Amino acid sequence: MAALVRLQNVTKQYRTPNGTVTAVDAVDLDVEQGEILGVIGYSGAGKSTLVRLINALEKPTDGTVHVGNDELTALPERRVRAVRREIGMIFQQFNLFNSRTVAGNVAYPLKLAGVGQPERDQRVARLLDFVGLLEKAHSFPDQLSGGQKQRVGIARALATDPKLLLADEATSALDPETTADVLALLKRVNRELGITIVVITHEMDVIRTIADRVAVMDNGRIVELGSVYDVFSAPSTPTVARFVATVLHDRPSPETLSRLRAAHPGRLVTVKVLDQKGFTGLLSRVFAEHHVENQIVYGGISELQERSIGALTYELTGPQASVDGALAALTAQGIDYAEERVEDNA
Ligand SMILES: Nc1ncnc2c1ncn2[C@@H]1O[C@H](COP(=O)(O)OP(=O)(O)OP(=O)(O)O)[C@@H](O)[C@H]1O
Repeated sequence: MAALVRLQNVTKQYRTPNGTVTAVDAVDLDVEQGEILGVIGYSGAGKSTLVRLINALEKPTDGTVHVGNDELTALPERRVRAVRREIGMIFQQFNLFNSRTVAGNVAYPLKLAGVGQPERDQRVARLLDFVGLLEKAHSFPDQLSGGQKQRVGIARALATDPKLLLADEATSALDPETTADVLALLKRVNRELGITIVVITHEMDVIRTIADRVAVMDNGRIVELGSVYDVFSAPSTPTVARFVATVLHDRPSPETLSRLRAAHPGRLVTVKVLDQKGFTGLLSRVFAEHHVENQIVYGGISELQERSIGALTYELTGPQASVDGALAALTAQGIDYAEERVEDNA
């Protein structure tokens, strides 16, 4: 796959009265043509700055940003505006004109681009139909729900046929159900219209629902980049592990473990779920062969990119040697587990 956006060694610093802030720090990143790339990080990690570097609202202090074949810092302002027209943006607060109708909002970028009335009307109708809001064409933003406003935002962002859509916390102001609808729409934008999307978020659930790949930002740097499944299943930094724990079952927290410990006298072992058929059946057989009683006391299995992922905490009861034998058998089968001891976690 070819890269649509390429950041090479990009640094962005701001001078403030309190000194220099490095918002983006030596970032290398390719956004591949046709993908949905999620960028996740805590507040202040540098995500919004990254977006503003991609759409040339900011110039890097160091490094280069390519969109297609164009290197943004080398282009005259007139050409930068042309590149910007190929990039759609949607925002957390929707940024609609309240004085214009829904149709008027979607038509606005077409007007700016000099598209004449009959074609404009046709395109607006087609876009509103795509986002499911044709019957609201003559309503005003105030008369719409948050989810509907974001649909208008999406229709407007698509008006000039962009190659790339940047979504900056686009669902952060929406409730979970509406978030799911908007994310489903963004997925259609990607799959049906072939538009590359960069989704900026602080919510792992958004990444899990929509992204093909994820970049994790921390302190201006990209600390992890890979397929959503790979990053979720084997987080290699504490920041990533904390994000993953918000949406997937992982080892029990110290508080949960204390509660489990109080209720379950047997040995507590958390097994990492592998994406293979009959995985839990395999575990049951291993335990049975070693005459170890087992029950799941915590955890769960989720689906991610059509593969299983998660963790199951078992209470194992039986003679020490039998439990040790069963655990050795798990290791021999390549199954990853961790024994939960309250003192480990304290
Ligand atoms: N124009 C600016 N002037 C000075 N500092 C800035 C400016 N823009 C961003 N920063 C600083 O750069 C760092 C990264 O900010 P940025 O907004 O990119 O992070 P973010 O991950 O998008 O966070 P949030 O989700 O809170 O917006 C922060 O420390 C921020 O204070």
